[in-house]
Formats: sequence, C-alpha cells, structure tokens
Amino acid sequence: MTEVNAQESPRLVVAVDGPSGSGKSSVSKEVARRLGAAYLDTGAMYRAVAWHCANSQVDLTDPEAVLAAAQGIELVISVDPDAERVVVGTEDITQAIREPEVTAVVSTVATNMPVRQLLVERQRQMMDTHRRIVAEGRDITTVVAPDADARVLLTASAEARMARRGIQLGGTVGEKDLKEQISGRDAKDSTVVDFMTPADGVGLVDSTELDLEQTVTAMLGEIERQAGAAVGNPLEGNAAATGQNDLTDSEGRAE
Ligand SMILES: Nc1ncnc2c1ncn2[C@@H]1O[C@H](COP(=O)(O)OP(=O)(O)O)[C@@H](O)[C@H]1O
Ligand SMILES: Nc1ccn([C@H]2C[C@H](O)[C@@H](COP(=O)(O)OP(=O)(O)O)O2)c(=O)n1
Repeated sequence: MTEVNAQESPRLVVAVDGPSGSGKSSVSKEVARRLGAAYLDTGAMYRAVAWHCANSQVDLTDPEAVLAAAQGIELVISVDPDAERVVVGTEDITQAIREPEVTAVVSTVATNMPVRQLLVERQRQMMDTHRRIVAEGRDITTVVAPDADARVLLTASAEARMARRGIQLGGTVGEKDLKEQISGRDAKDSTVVDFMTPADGVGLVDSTELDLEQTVTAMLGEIERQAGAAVGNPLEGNAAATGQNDLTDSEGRAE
C-alpha cells in the first residue's frame, strides 16, 4: 500500500455538503485520512457558538446578542481527522457541543445571517492555511468554497438518516425526537441555505443503499473525477492511519 504524503501531494480543497445524518462527518473524516488532508467540521463551529450563548446566558432569541457572542468567541477547533477537539476560551467542549441541548438550539445560530457571514469568513481563513483540506457542512460547495477542486453533495433518504442517527445515539432517542433532530432541524436550516439539491457542477453521492466503506469509495471516486491530478497518487493509501499524515499544523484558530 502506498501512502499519500501531504507535503509532496498537490494542493487539494474538497467541499462536502448534505443534510443531517447523511454521513458527512464520518465519510469526510475518512476521506481526509486517505488523502492526507486536514478535516474541517464547520457544523462544530455553529455548535460552539450555540454552546457559548447557552453557557453565557445570551438570549438566543435576540439576534444581535447572538452576533455579539459570535464576534467575541475565542474558538479553537482542531483540523486533524484523528483528533477532534473544540475549545472555547479554556474549556474543552468537544463532547458538550454534541449534547441534545445544543442540537436543539443550534439552528437559531445557523439561521442568523450576520453570524453566518462571520463564520464563513473564519472558515475560509482556516481553509486557506491548509494545502490539503476536506471541509464539510451545509454551504461549503456553494458559499464557503465554490471554487473548491472537488464539490460533493452527500445525501441519503430521510428514513436511512433517521435510522443511522438512532443507532449513533445508542437507541436512547424516541422516533418523535429523532424526527425533530433530523427533519425538523433540516427544515429550519434549509430556510437560509439549500443543501438538498446539488448546485451546478456539484457531484451527488446518494448513500441510502451504501454502507460506510462503499460511501467512502464513492466519494473518493467523485473527488478523483472532479479534481484529477490534485488528488495525488494513489487513492487507496491511508496516510493518517499509518502515521504518515504530514499535517504540521493540526489546529486552526478560528478567530
Ligand atoms: N453509508 C453509511 N451507512 C451506514 N451508516 C452510516 C453511513 N454513513 C454514515 N453512517 C453512520 O451514520 C451516523 C451519522 O453519520 P454522521 O457522519 O454523523 O452524519 P452527518 O455528519 O451528516 O450528520 C454515524 O453513526 C455514521 O457512522
Ligand atoms: N456550514 C454549515 C454547517 C452547519 N450548519 C448548521 C446546520 C446544523 O443545524 C448545525 C450543526 O451542524 P452539524 O453538521 O454538526 O449537524 P449534524 O448534527 O451533523 O447534522 O449547524 C450550517 O448551517 N452551515
């Protein structure tokens, strides 16, 4: 097996969007590992702002207060696909941002347009500092990085997405709550950005009938089709897993 060496490989920017539970995070992380690339979870940034608001008694119904909180946040987010880490100030909130209390309110942050502008700017800055990066979210293919070397919309049926999230949460969440976490949140989020249909030039990967490995393979095929030589050589290498990931700067300061 030949590994991808991030230092020698050409610059590569991959943008991935899709609805909740389509597999963006798990698939993009694995794709980043195999391409010797950094990984940016932009959803974690919206979640961090939501956590920060809740933690500092900011009124989430007041858009200006939420914007002020987003402007003042001291956020550090890792871009190593093997070491997810989100820190606000001195507090590690990697786990806290996945709690249902944050999931329930994050759309309030994500539908605040000035906050979006601010975070989009920070995401672009972070992406600029990495030669090879896979970034995922809802508006990466259309707003954050429309000029990316490869752009992919990852979808799956609502049933498949709900079933996956149910398993991921250990079967602890009832069907009604799952539906709100998946379809309810997507409905709110899609009032400000379209992540259900691919924009012009964006490839589509439908993972409904695929398992995780098959989805990674399909995604890598689509990236190779679009980005060609920038992908490097070859696709089957797993740089990070074999200790060959040459990311010298595994953190991006998002401020
Ligand atoms: N193609 C797939 N087949 C089966 N399970 C999948 C697939 N893609 C992702 N999963 C699982 O579904 C869950 C949700 O995936 P995740 O990557 O968190 O989605 P998203 O980031 O789009 O919300 C995870 O437990 C993940 O392992
Ligand atoms: N680029 C992005 C990324 C996420 N968001 C929003 C949409 C979601 O409700 C939240 C959290 O995103 P995240 O990707 O963590 O959501 P999932 O639970 O994985 O579906 O942020 C966004 O509006 N734009």
